Amino acid sequence: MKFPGRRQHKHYFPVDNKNPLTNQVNRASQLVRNYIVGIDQTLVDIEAKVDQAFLDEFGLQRGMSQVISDDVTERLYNRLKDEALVNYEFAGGTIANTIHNYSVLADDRSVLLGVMSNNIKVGDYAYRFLSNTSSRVDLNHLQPVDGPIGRCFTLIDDSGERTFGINAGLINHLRPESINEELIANASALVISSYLMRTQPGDTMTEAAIKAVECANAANVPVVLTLGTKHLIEKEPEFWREFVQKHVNVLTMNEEEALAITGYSDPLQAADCCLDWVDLVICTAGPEGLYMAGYVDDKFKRETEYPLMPGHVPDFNRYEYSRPMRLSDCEQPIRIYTHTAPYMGGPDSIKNTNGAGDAALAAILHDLSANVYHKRNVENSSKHIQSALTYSSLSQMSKYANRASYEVLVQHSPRLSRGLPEREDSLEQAYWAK
Ligand SMILES: Nc1ncnc2c1ncn2[C@@H]1O[C@H](COP(=O)(O)OP(=O)(O)OP(=O)(O)O)[C@@H](O)[C@H]1O
Ligand SMILES: O=c1[nH]cnc2c1ncn2[C@@H]1O[C@H](CO)[C@@H](O)[C@H]1O
Repeated sequence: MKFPGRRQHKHYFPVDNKNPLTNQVNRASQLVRNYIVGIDQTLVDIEAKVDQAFLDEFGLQRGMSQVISDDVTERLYNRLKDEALVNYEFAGGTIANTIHNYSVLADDRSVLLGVMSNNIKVGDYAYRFLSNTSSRVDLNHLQPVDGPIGRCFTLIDDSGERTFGINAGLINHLRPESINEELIANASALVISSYLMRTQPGDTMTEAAIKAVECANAANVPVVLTLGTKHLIEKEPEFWREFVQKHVNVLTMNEEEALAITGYSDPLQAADCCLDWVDLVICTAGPEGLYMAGYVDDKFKRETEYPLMPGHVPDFNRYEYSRPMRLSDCEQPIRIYTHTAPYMGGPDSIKNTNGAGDAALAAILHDLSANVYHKRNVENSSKHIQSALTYSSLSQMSKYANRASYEVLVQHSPRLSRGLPEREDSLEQAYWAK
């Protein structure tokens, strides 16, 4: 687990000056390792720039992630190839991207559950998926299938809006028997998306995902759900509200998905509403940055040093320096919120917004997992007198998340190829701990 300990306390990464973990890290042999588990539909993204006429021709609804038939796929793919419209073909999947990014940021293990073709040829989609995934992502638990993985046509128009066309292959054939209960019960978190519930009759993915979720719930392992796309939620908002309330601890979404599940367009109000159901909420809002909301026990609350901010909850960021807790661990729960504008105001030129939200979640997962790691290895640290969900405060984490999103915005792919710099060139020398 990577702890860039040179960063000063006010920076976005976990640092505890009183109990520096680095002293312990040197005794490598005694360290207890931890990992997170993600379940996804194994997809390769095929990205191309297209216009509205192109979407109309193939009956695709702009902005949606939709499943397409083999016939449409064939025609679509041939058109893209004939006109040389494909920018890149790269491993995708919202959760696979997230746990890949987690492993890159944390420099540590994650486990991906899903399917993988039994028969792989150099250069085919399965090969591409595997070779574009960090070696820190443990792929040993993938379930073999007799056929292809999926393709996700990622069609981007002039306004930057993305339309996904999914050719499913066998992505939804993950069986409940392939979910190893012990693996889930010992994880630091289980990460899933709402896409796992979009299946056809005969598919077993939903059943497998539910089994994993129930197993995580029983073992008190935090379940992290990302809402994926607003259209899925809009179809059955009541189902999703119930599901979230019953099974989920950490909910991640963008402002459109937040509107779909809560009915509120204000991201802060929506995040506040979701706290009725879950312990921790992350709501990204594109150029507006990111909102987070959570709970802390009154005796552990910490006041911010930043100016207080107005909003749906007046002075909402007052306790943003607090480390969030599960509601059930609070004797006197209070709600805490934070907002962070995009890192450096956002990049001068955005190369790609695809996966910016996934990267934000990867950073939060890193912090959550770092907390488990620290707790297991430095159990009697004063840090763990408070039974917190994460290593850092809400405020620090949201800065870290925005920093990770920025990195995706300035590159062409949703997957990070390297960790964040140890020192930011853009920040003045005084910012760094000596
Ligand atoms: N136009 C932008 N300008 C500046 N920052 C941006 C912009 N778009 C996104 N970001 C940054 O990226 C983060 C996540 O963005 P966004 O809300 O677009 O995620 P998302 O829609 O969930 O993405 P995805 O589903 O592709 O992962 C924001 O919190 C912000 O920090
Ligand atoms: O149905 C789906 N299941 C899983 N992942 C999906 C689906 N549709 C789109 N993405 C994935 O979302 C990522 C960006 O956040 C893309 O990389 C794409 O592969």
